[in-house]
Amino acid sequence: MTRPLLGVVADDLTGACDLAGGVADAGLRTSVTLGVPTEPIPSEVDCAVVALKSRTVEPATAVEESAAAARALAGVRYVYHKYCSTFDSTAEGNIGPVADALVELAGPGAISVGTPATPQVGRTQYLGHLFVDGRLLSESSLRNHPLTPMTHPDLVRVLARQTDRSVGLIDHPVVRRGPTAIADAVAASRGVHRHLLVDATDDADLDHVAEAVLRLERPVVIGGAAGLAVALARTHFPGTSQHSRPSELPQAEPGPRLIISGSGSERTREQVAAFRGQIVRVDPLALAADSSTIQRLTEQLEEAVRRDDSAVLLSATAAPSDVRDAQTELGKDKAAALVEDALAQLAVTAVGKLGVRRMIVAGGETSGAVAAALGAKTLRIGALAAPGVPWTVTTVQDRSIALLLKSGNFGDPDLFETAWTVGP
Ligand SMILES: Nc1ncnc2c1ncn2[C@@H]1O[C@H](COP(=O)(O)OP(=O)(O)OP(=O)(O)O)[C@@H](O)[C@H]1O
Ligand SMILES: O=C(O)[C@@H](O)C(=O)CO
Repeated sequence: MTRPLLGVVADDLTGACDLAGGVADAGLRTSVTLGVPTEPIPSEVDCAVVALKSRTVEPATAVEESAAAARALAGVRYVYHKYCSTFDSTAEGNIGPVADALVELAGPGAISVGTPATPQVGRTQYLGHLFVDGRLLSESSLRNHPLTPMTHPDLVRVLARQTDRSVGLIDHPVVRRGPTAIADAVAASRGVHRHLLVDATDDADLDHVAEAVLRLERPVVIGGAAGLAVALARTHFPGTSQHSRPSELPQAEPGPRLIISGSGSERTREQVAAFRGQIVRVDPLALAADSSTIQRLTEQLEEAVRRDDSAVLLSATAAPSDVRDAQTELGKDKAAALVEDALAQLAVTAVGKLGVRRMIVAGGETSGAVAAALGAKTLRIGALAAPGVPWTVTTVQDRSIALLLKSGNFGDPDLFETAWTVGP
C-alpha cells in the first residue's frame, strides 16, 4: 500500500482549503478534516489535511493541537506545517513553537525546511524578506491585520524571535542553482540550524525546492503556504492536473444563498464594497452594548433572505480605524469573539431555519468559527472559484452544505458575485 505523500497540519481553515484546493487541482486525492482526526486516514488519500484554528491561540495550545494532529497523521511520507503565505503570527507567534514541536516529533536530527512563497497569489520571498504583490510585507495591508499585524518583513528574524532553535536561510542565488545545490545546502545545515527558510520568487524556484525536498534524507518537516505543497504535488505526480476534469462534488440543493464576512482584510473590504445585494451589518460595539442585538440581527437576516432570492451579505467587515476603535473599547480578543460568535450563531440559524445550503465565508478565523458551529467535520474539495479558494461540500445532519471558505486577501473584487457560477 502506498503511503499518503503529505499530512498537513494547517493553522486555519481557509489556509487548509487554500492548500487542499491547490494540491487537488494538481491531481492529489485530498481530504480535509476539521480538528484532530479520530479516524485513520483513508488509504486512497494522497494528501490528508487537518484544519486547526491555532493561528491566534496561546502557543501552548497551538503546540498541543498541532502535535496531536501530527500524531494522527503518522505514516504519511511528509508532515507539512501549513502557515499563512503572509506568515501571519501573533506577537508571541505560534509558527516557531509549532515548528519546534513538529521537528521534535519527526525524530532525532530532524530539520524543518519551508517557505511561505506562493507566487500565484503574489507572495514571494527574497533574501529572507517576504513581499506581497511586490511590496515588503511590512508595507502591505497586512500591517493592519486585526489579529496578526505583520510589521517586520525579514522572516528569518521573525521566526528567530519565536523559537530558541537556530533559524537559517537558503537564499535565492542557491535556489537558482537548482535542486542539487538546495539539497546540498540543507545537508550542510543539519546540525547547525533546526529551521530553514528558503527563498522563492516564482514557480520555477518552488519546483526546484520541491525536487530538493523530495530527495532529502529524512527526517524532515516541510513548512510553508500552499505554493510549496502544490509544487511538491506537481513534482511528485507530474501530469495529473485536474484542470480539465469536471468537479466531482454533488450539486447543492437549491435555496437561499448567504455570504458571511468577518474578515478585516483589504481585499475583503473591496469585495464587500463591490457587492450590490442586501447587506446586514454586524457591529461588535452594538453586540457588546445590548444583548438583544443578536435577536435584531436574526430578524434582519430572515427578512433579507425572504425578500428576494439573490445572495444576502452578513458583514462585520469594517475599515481598520473602526476595527481599532472597537478593539480599544472592548479588547482585541473580546471584539473578535463577539463578532465570531454572532456570525457563527447566525450561520446556524441560516442553515437550520432559513434553508440556506450555499454559503461563502470570508476570513480564516471567521470560517473556523462558522464551520465549527455548523458541526462540519470533513470537507470534500471541488472547483476553484479563484486561486486558493475552492468550493467545498460538508455534510451536516444528512444535509449537504456547499461552503466557499475564503482567506481574507484572496479572490477578485467581484468574487461575491462570480463565485456562484462555478459552485456546486
Ligand atoms: N468590526 C470589527 N471589529 C473588531 N473585530 C472584528 C470586526 N470584524 C471582524 N472582526 C474580527 O477580526 C478577525 C478577522 O480575522 P479573519 O481571520 O476572520 O479574517 P481576515 O482578517 O481576513 O484574516 P485572514 O487573512 O486570516 O483570513 C475575526 O476574529 C473577526 O471576528
Ligand atoms: O496562505 C495563505 O495566504 C492562506 O492560505 C491563509 O492561510 C490566509 O489566512
